[in-house]
Amino acid sequence: MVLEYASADHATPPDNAAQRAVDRALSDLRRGEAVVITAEDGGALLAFAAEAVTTQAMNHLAQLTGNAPVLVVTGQRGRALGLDVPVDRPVRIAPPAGLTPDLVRDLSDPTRPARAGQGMGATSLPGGAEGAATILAKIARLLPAALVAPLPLGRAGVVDGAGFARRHDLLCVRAVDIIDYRRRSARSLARVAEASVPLEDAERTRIVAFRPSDGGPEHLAIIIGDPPAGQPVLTRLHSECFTGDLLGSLRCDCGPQLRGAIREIAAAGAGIVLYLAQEGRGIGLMNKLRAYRLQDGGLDTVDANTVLGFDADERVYLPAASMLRQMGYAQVRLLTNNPDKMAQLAASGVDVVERVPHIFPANGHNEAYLRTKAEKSGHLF
Ligand SMILES: Nc1nc2c(ncn2[C@@H]2O[C@H](COP(=O)(O)OP(=O)(O)OP(=O)(O)O)[C@@H](O)[C@H]2O)c(=O)[nH]1
Ligand SMILES: [Zn+2]
Repeated sequence: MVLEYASADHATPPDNAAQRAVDRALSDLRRGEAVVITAEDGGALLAFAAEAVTTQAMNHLAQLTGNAPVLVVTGQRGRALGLDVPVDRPVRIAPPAGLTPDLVRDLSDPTRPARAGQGMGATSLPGGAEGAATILAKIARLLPAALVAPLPLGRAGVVDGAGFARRHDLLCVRAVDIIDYRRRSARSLARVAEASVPLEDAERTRIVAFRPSDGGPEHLAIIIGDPPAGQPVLTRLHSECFTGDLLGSLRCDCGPQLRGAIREIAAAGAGIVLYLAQEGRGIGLMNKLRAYRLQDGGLDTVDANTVLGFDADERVYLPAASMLRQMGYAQVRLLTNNPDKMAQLAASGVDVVERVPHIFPANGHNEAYLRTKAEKSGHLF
């Protein structure tokens, strides 16, 4: 019997090919390599993570494209640089005197010496490949800023991003696929492993792991007892907090919230903790540490995110909704103080029938954090 294997080009549906391209581009960007980004408007550029900038990298971008690289940051970062720009659009920064690695670092990383954006040739952009470059940096859990250089016109007088990438052994990814990556990734989650793991506070516990088809970070469902499908399940959506969950950080309330949820669900008899790989409200641990540095300098937890160039909250709740649906749960009683979390979960198709307050006392270190969440993020304490 001859086994017919579909060729690699046909084995993966278009979604996966796009996801694979973005996932490979993420690791190239994190590795300090350039990536070609093409946009629907015909634009195409070479992008490089601003936080990895070196003189060699800047020269390489210029030599390959014949254009001087410029810096692209998010609108949030542009505002933090004192520019009067919309927060939801990328900003191109092209100082008349040109960019240096130090200037790129100072403009994109607020934990470095402050620079003003005035006089830096800043322009707000509609989005396109430049906006996608900052989103790619965000998904890569880097500072949301990129050095970019437009590609030269090809022989036919048009920009050929894919051809340019092939000639220079670079990855080429479409802006639209970058923008769609997180939604598609959530849609592709599948169970990959499961084990019973008796916990100190909940002996009858199983852990089910879900992985997206693009190989991105896994998310966990910690199932306590045997919650019956078809009725509201007591649920905690817990975003990963390495410092709080593992080290007992006093800067936040995550550690007590995680252990408290396990205890409360065990006392109720059954329920689920969804442990989501969304460290730092989705900005990643390195950037959360940078945010802590800014908070030590007087910013609150919301402003620290936006001064870094992120939104106050970068989390997406589609993975949580997908996991609940796959496990047969359509309705939840949600342990949370965060109305946005409830709204986003509901918007992702889960019926949040009740909010169960999940409040833990301040500890002498996290008062400002809890106060800001109440005053700026609508948390209900
Ligand atoms: N960017 C940033 N993230 C933080 C900070 N302190 C804690 N976090 C992150 O905030 C998230 C808290 O997640 P949760 O406790 O699930 O959610 P919540 O928004 O606090 O809402 P609740 O459901 O009421 O707890 C985790 O990802 C933490 O890593 C901070 O100062 N800055
Ligand atoms: Zn925390």
